[in-house]
Parts: sequence; C-alpha cells; structure tokens
Amino acid sequence: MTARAPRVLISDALSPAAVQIFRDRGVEVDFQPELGKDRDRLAAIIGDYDGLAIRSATKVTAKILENARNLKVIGRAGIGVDNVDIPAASARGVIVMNTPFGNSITTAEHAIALMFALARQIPAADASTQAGKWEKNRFMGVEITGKTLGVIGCGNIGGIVAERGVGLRMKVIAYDPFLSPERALDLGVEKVELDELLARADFITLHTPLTEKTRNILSAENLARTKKGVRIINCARGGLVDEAALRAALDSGHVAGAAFDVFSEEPATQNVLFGHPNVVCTPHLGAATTEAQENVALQVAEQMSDYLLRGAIQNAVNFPSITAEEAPKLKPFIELADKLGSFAGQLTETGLKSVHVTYEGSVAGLKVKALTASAIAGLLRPMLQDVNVVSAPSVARERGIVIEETIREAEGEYDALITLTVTTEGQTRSVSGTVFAGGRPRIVAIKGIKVDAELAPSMLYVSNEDKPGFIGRFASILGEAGVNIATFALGRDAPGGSAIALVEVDGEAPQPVIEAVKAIPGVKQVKPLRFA
Ligand SMILES: NC(=O)C1=CN([C@@H]2O[C@H](COP(=O)(O)OP(=O)(O)OC[C@H]3O[C@@H](n4cnc5c(N)ncnc54)[C@H](O)[C@@H]3O)[C@@H](O)[C@H]2O)C=CC1
Ligand SMILES: O=C(O)CCC(=O)C(=O)O
Repeated sequence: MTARAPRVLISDALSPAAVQIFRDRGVEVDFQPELGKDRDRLAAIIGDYDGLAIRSATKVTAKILENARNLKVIGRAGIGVDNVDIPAASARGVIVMNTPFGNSITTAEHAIALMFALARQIPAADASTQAGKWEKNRFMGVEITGKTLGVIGCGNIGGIVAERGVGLRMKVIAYDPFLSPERALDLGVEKVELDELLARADFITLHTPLTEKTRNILSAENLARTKKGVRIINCARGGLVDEAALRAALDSGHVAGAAFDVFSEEPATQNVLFGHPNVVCTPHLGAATTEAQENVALQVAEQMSDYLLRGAIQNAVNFPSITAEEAPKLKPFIELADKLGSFAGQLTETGLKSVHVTYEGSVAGLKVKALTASAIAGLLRPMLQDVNVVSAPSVARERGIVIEETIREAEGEYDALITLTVTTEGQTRSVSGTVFAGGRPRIVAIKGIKVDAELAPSMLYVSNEDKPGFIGRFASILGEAGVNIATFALGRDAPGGSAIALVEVDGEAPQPVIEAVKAIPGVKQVKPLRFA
C-alpha cells in the first residue's frame, strides 16, 4: 500500500517470531518491547510507523494516536483490545486487529489450573512445605469430580473450559445470552439463567469481555446469591467482579476461595484481595505460554503484513474482513463507491436522512460492507473533515443516517453496477457507476438518466431542461472565460425533458462563470465538483 517498505514498531514483549515474520515479508520492524511502558517516548516516535504491534502493556490512547500521522494498523497479539482507544483509532482510519483464537486454549488451561489450585490450596501448601512446616492436616481440599462448574460467558475460552470441565466429570452449566442451544448441546453444557448459575455452581469461572453489561456481573448482590462455599475464578478481565464485595464474602466464609489472574487495576501491585489465605493470584498470565505467545505473534505479524503489503484485512474489530485475493478485486470498486459518494455529497445541500446502496452483478459477490463504508466516507467528506472509510459507518449512525444495502447477483446492462441513492431533507438523488476494463470507475447514470463519464479532478455538473441552444451558450461562456473543456458527457430522460451534463474542465471554473451558466434559460442547477 505504501511505496517504501512499511515500518512496524513492536512496543510490547511479543515473541521474537513476529520480528522474523515481518522481515521475511519485507516489512521493516523495530523491536522495542519496553516502549509500551513509556508513553511519552511512544508518543514521540509513533509518527514514523505504519503499524504498531502490541500486547497488553501498551496503552494506545487518543493522545498517542494524535501523533500517529502515518499509522495504518494496530495489531493486538491477543484477544482483548481494551488497551486501544478504538473510536479514536477509527476516527483516524487506523485498522485495529486482534488474534481471537491464538491464546484461547492456553487461557482456558490457566482457568482450569487455577480451579485445581483453589480446590487443593496448592500455592499455600507449597509455600508452607518449602518453609519446612509439613502441615499435612492444614490443607484439606475438595474433589472436582461431580461438582457443578458455572461458566459465565461461553465463547471461545469459556467453551474450551466447559469442554475440559465435562472431561473432568464435572456438571457444567453456562450463562451466556448468545449461546445457542445447539452449541450448548455440542459442548455438553446446560444453558441456564444467571440466577440459577449463581445458586447451583460450586465453582464459577468468568469468560466474558468487560462491557457495560458485564462490569460487576458478580456484584455484592449477586455474590450473596451464590451457594455457600463457592469458589470463583476470574481469568477474563478485571472489573467483572466487585473485588471489595468479594473480599467481604471471603472474610465472612460465604465464598470459600477465589483465584484471580486479572484485576480492576493493572499492574496490580496492591489489591483488596491480596493477603487472604484462600485467594490465589497470578499477574495476568492467562496467555503466557510459549505456544500461545508464538501463535499470537506469528498471527499478528502475518495479518499486519498482509494489510500493509496487500490490503487484506483479517480479524479487524473496526472494519469488515477482506482476503488478499479479494483486495485487488475490491480496489477499483472501493474507488468507484468513494467517487459515487463524493458526487452525491458534493451535490447535497440539506440534512442527510438515508443512504441506500444497491450492488448488482459481479460486485454483489464482493465484500459490500467495505464498499458501503467507502461510499459513505465519500458522501460525508464534503460535509465533515475527518471522516474516513473506517469511521464513516459509525459517524453516519451517530448522525441518525439510515444505511441500507440491496444485493442482486443477476447482471443487468453492466457486469457490475453500484447505485447510490441518497435521501436528504430536500430530495432523493441517485447515481450509478461501474468499473470498465483497466479498473477505471465511470458514472453511468444520474437520477436514472444515462450518462457515461469518468470522474476527473475538476468537473462541472449541470442539470437543465433539454432545449436547443444550451450547449452552444454553455461552451461560449466557458470559452470566453478561458476555461478549457476537456470532456463533455450529456444525458436526458426524454427529448425536451430533463437533461444533465458532466463536463471535465482544465483547472477551476471561476464563480462568475458558474453564475453565467446558471443564468442560461432552462438551467436548474450548476455545481463545480472535485474528485481526488
Ligand atoms: N487472562 C488472560 O490473559 C486472557 C484473557 N482473555 C479474556 O477472556 C475473555 C473471553 O475471551 P474469548 O472467550 O476469546 O471471547 P469470546 O468473544 O469468544 O467470548 C465471550 C463470550 O461472552 C459472552 N457474553 C457477552 N456478554 C455477556 C453477558 N452480558 N453475559 C454473559 N455472557 C456474555 C459472549 O456471548 C461470548 O460468548 C475476554 O475478555 C478476553 O479479553 C483472553 C485471553 C487471555
Ligand atoms: O498478552 C497478554 O499477555 C494478555 C492476553 C489477554 O489478556 C488477551 O489476549 O485478551
């Protein structure tokens, strides 16, 4: 995508395997694993890079992104992207991608390890034994077999934990509003509501992301609903459990034990749970195995290289996926969609209400979400300064603009046709285009009237009544003002009906020329247009 070799900065402790992948793929890479902790220095140098590869220590804030003038992609070697300001990245057109599966097994295994550590008090027994105490009667454990394991959030990791639980002969129940009955059946788990899980589980393990709905999902109230003697494992995100309420429940003996890998504040050098005899803690080690770190490092380096070198997008959290094979096919249509949007946007003078994009023929088989995003970016750009293909759909939604797509695989007059219909407070206007051989986008209809024009850097759009004499007067106004006409495309719906002209001019037509054209009898609208 860039003429020079793209440059990537690795600012966290990624496996060195990533460095090798970047180099093998022809991407320049700087490996500075300590930089994630030094925000000022990161902000000072981020402007030099096209890509930033991170784990969880680097916090990609809006301030860092302000300096990231060349940044195109952030790759998270892992799952959670809560250390990246996604809206700020999207607003700058930066793709944010993660590696959603590379560390799932490892993290699930850590949850199971913590469950055993709790059941048999292994960390405390180890410390006591190595202190020479031999306290054989102090550490009485509980058996796992036959116990009920309550899984909150049964996605990738929760699903693996559930399967392992079944393998350990546990009764597994799961609370996850998005878990389908078929998947529950496949995993061998019973799908239940949260209250039932709280009441029945001997062990509760959390595997949801931290969202407004899941924050404090184990609140003081919900902890009070749990079975006496429950043991709680959090290997997902700090903030899912009210730590102070849990400490109180541990102190009272209602909760028999808790094992936490993640904390509401990290790095957790102090925490209300620390020091309780029945608490086991690890420093966010869920993903910390050689295998998982190699998986996520390789995957993030491949994904980032694919994007920077070939335009392929995989596992982006703020843009639809595009394969390396699709990227070159999409490219001319992305340009077409942007230009159709730009055409409509430049003609729009009142508030936008809705946008309908119709894809017909071969283009209907491509990733139309990416094309719609491009059309909306083109449409909004004349009105809003900082909109881009990544941020456009959410910017449009925030403004209440309804976006609709229609897909028709059948070919009409053209192999591929995109029609953008924009409804404003004042009117509905449609514009259609296609891509001819050689990848050149062309406009083929405006308001249903056929034309055939390439979109040149400087153009004039005129709509008028189809009456004799217009072309002669128009040409002499431009000629007398020294404005050279490069190409001239005309269309009309019927003889004597509505006509349109799309005229490519060299340089810009000055305002007095526009006014003079507007004064030609029968002219309804004249608009200078610019296309990048
Ligand atoms: N400790 C560590 O080092 C690691 C932690 N993680 C964290 O583990 C968590 C889970 O990761 P994955 O399983 O890969 O994610 P996932 O997206 O595959 O699964 C999350 C599940 O939570 C469910 N969910 C969402 N809202 C819910 C709600 N209100 N109530 C109940 N369930 C809800 C979803 O339906 C989904 O099935 C993430 O927060 C991730 O960041 C991931 C890897 C390593
Ligand atoms: O990179 C790490 O060690 C943290 C992993 C994690 O929390 C995640 O992938 O969501």
